[in-house]
Amino acid sequence: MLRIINQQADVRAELQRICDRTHDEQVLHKEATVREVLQAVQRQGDKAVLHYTAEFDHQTFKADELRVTAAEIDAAYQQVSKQLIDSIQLASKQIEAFHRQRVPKSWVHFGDDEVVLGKRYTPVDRAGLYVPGGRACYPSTVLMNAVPAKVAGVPRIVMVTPPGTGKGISPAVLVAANEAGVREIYRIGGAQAIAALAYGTETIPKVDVITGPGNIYVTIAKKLVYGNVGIDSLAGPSEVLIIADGTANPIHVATDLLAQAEHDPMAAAILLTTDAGLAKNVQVALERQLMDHPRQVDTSKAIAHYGLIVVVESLEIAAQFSNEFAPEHLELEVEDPWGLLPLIRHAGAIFLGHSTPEAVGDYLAGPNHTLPTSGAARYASALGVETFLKHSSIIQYSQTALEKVATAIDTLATAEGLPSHADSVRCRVRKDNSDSEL
Ligand SMILES: NC(=O)c1ccc[n+]([C@@H]2O[C@H](COP(=O)([O-])OP(=O)(O)OC[C@H]3O[C@@H](n4cnc5c(N)ncnc54)[C@H](O)[C@@H]3O)[C@@H](O)[C@H]2O)c1
Ligand SMILES: N[C@H](CO)Cc1c[nH]c[nH+]1
Ligand SMILES: [Zn+2]
Repeated sequence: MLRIINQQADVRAELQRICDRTHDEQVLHKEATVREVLQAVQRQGDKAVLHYTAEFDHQTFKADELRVTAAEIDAAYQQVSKQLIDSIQLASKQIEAFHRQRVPKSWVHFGDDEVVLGKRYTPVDRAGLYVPGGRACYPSTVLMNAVPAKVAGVPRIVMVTPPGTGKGISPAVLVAANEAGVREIYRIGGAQAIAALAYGTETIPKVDVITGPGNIYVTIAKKLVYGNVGIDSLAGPSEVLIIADGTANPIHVATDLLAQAEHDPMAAAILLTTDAGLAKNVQVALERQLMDHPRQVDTSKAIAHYGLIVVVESLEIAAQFSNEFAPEHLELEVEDPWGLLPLIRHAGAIFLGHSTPEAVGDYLAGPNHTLPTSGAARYASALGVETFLKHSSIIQYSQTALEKVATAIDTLATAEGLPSHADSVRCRVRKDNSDSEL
């Protein structure tokens, strides 16, 4: 049952509990499992990867079977419909168009006294893309990872995805990978896949950055390997927060809540509304939809544990609660979404108006659907081209420019107790160029 509470209840504590669901005490035993997996893969390489694949994915392989073959990728095209290939191509085109607009450009500035300053962007050498595949299969996530990596110019892109239960990796995932130009694919998932990419094994190459969403095990693993490798963000179990007024359609709102809840039993689905009637109607519509789909056990679990409707006094208060939660997805199902937008400060992606279900962003609007969860939108953003780039600062000083700042550097270095720093400038500006008096 999706609970309804009102603003007088302890809304903050309830929202905090839902927000913290992936880093509260209940997940500590999962973290212990992940630590064990990481350590084993670091020490034993392929052997540990194969062991945990058998344990958690119930699939037995030899190391030389981990890589998906070119023949499998080609065969995948025979197993999907033309309509699916067309849809993958449409999504790919729109995602690429969006991401090309955001490519940061290297720049240099020529200042006075021949001072040159700038930034030079270069891609990482190797990127590891995680494509989830435990409960659903995610061809859309292949594109959301691979397209920006390609646009960034990453020379080697490696993809990992769970082996699937029995039937193998979904052909849709393989087709999407091939359409995005990724052909180095390994059938491994979970924490063992993240460990393999972070440390390298005999078969799986160590990468420089790992991107992509995943369940709690994947997300904890990414958090723990950060430092050995870069990561995009903590893009864990999905969440949606909807702010709605009386103009929203309760059936649409209920469906959008369920659309996030169906990703994972740890997914979160929250409605903040100024209309008590809408709250009740959404509750009824959602329960009805759940009854019509009784196989959605995980969805019901997510709704029961991390679903909530709050009736608030104003849209301003709704925006305040939403900012504190910092949702992955925020829908503004209100009469004037552009009027509400200025009050919103933290959200991975914002969907405006009654005709913009979050699924548009999941699949093909263009912006990335790999987004920070569990409050990480307070400081992190969507996966993008820049995730695969880093920049080096460029600095060149002329002799004249150096002489003008020598005293200031000398003073700062002396204040820091770092005499060689001061000397490194002094020896360059000394008229006779000697170092005898340093
Ligand atoms: N935030 C985002 O941008 C975003 C985008 C898409 C999907 N998602 C999320 O991605 C996740 C996909 O999850 P999924 O489970 O379907 O696929 P997944 O690939 O993330 O996880 C499956 C893997 O988890 C491991 N695993 C399962 N049970 C385990 C256990 N008991 N102990 C250790 N390891 C275990 C297995 O190795 C398996 O391969 C969902 O949480 C969904 O909400 C998030
Ligand atoms: N809603 C997910 C992000 O939390 C992305 C997705 C992929 N496919 C369907 N949905
Ligand atoms: Zn989704």
